Amino acid sequence: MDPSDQKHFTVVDYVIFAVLLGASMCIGLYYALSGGRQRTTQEFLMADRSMSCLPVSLSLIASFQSAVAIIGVPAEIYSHGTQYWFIGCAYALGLFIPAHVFIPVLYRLQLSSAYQYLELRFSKAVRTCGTVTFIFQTVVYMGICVYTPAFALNAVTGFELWGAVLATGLVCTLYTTLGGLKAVIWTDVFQTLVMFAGQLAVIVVGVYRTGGVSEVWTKVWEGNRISGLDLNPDPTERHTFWTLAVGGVFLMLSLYGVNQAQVQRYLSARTEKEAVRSCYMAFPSLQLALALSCVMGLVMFARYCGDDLTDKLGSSSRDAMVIYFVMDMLQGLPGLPGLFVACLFSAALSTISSAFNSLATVTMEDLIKPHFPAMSEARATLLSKVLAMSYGLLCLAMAYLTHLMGDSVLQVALKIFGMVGGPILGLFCLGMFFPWANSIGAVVGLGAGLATSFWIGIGSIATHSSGTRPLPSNCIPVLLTNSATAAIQSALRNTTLSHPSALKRFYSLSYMWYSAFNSFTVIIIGLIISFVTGPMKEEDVTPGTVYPLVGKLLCFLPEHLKKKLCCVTPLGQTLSSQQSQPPEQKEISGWGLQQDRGASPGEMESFLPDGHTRLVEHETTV
Ligand SMILES: CC(C)(CO)[C@@H](O)C(=O)NCCC(=O)O
Ligand code: NA
Repeated sequence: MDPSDQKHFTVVDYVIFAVLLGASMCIGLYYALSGGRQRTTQEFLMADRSMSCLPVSLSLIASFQSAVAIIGVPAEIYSHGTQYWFIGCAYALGLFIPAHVFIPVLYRLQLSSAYQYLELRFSKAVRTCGTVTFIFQTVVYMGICVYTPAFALNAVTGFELWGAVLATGLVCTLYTTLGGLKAVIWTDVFQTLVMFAGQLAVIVVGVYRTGGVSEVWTKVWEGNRISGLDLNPDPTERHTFWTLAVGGVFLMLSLYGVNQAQVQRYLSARTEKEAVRSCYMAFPSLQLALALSCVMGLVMFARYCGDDLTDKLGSSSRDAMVIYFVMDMLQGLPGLPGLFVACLFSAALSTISSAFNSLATVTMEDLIKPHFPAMSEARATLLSKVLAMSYGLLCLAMAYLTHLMGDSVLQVALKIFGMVGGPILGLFCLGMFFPWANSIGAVVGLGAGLATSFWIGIGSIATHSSGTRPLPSNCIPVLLTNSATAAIQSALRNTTLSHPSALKRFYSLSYMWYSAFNSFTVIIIGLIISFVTGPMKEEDVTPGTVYPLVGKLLCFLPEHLKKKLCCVTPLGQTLSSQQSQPPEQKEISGWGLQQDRGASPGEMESFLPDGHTRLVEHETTV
């Protein structure tokens, strides 16, 4: 990039950025020195299960709203129009189903980690497989999250790339390690507000400098950026109403239903009702976040359509152009560029801290504790902190790997969610909705799901065909021209030309379908293998681990017919007598179709088959 055109920061901007990092550190320190001083894993990893719904809901939206979305969504809207906005339709079911299916099951089991569910429902082996898959997904995603803001800023402003990566990584590691989940949730709240403020500032100034709302609208309309409902049923079309609003529901379920980062937040809520409420409250904030980033893309279009910025930005991608636009708009307004940088890093920090904490939790609860049941609380807490710290350092290494990749960051993130999160979603659904599924089925299903998902995913990268369409011709694109990747791609394309076109079509499946496709693969293979190897018997399934989906769907049938069709009593029914329950919980716990299996207080363990008893006792006394 031509240095004369480089945008610069003033002292005020650097100060604002420093204040963000400082404030996050202070929140970490506060929770390190107050309350229980992070001396138990219960506090460090579960926030003492004492949170109320407001912080939890803001923290829920922060987990997967990183700089990737802040930069990637405007870039997407700029180049492909507003079709992506329809993903907002998926938020409704994508939050309603977790609130009424996943939260009740997981909360009532009083878990510490989402993967503990897999052991209660299947076996230790399934739990370990689930945990390892999650760790892989999160570590890769984390690399993108740390790298994106640093890279984009560096491309436009010369902001020290590895300095920014190190600063984010280290600050985040520190406050996560010091303050535990309480610090993570409260910094999320603060950072989410900074994120909204930064985006709003860019939009307001951008609209003003482009000549007002009507001017922006005219340009956007003439530039053909306002997309109508695209009802094309072709699953290889990248973004249509179906891929976004239906495929998106599965993406949302894999993130908001079974992802450890979110499940941990639900579990940290004071009561089940607060957890459900926080899930509902995330809906308007998520819509706001989506709307802000989409509108930002439109304003950017109104500003630049027809301009070729390749000469200014060199070989850097459309993602960097978003930063260029922001700096262009905010230049000369002291403090505002700094506010946007704070917005970008807030989004990144809140995601990375969730990742660190959830990784420390699963490694501790799922991989270490089961092998060292006698470990003292002090030692376990120290080890959790060392884990949070080591994942912090690992994330810096992953950022370097991301540095070597090249694609739209939004697409990379969504692909990873679908490729690895999809099979995990399938595993949980297999356990929750199909009482016949056994643990061999679960392991083989997960393996098959991951294999197909990597087959499609890698195939689509190699043949460069995941529903990519040519760019609209009315706007000159800023192309990513990297001779090395181009050479590799053309070589791969030549080798794949000889393959049947059916395979090519298979590789072109839109990445928005990955979550749905991969979770169905796990369920179907899992069920087939379970029936072949001997389906699980009703009495062997741990109570409370199955959601009576069939019973719920057939609620119009008479009681005795449902009893015949349906199985297992949910644990909710047994637990509900132990705790004083708010009214709506009683209603949900009325799932159980075999009402006669309810237990009196303290009798819960007696329902659990051997081996599970110890585990539940252990967890409830932690
Ligand atoms: C994951 C959703 C769809 C919803 O939270 C959205 O925030 C998103 O597109 N995120 C992209 C990944 C990221 O921002 O890191
Ligand atoms: Na975030």
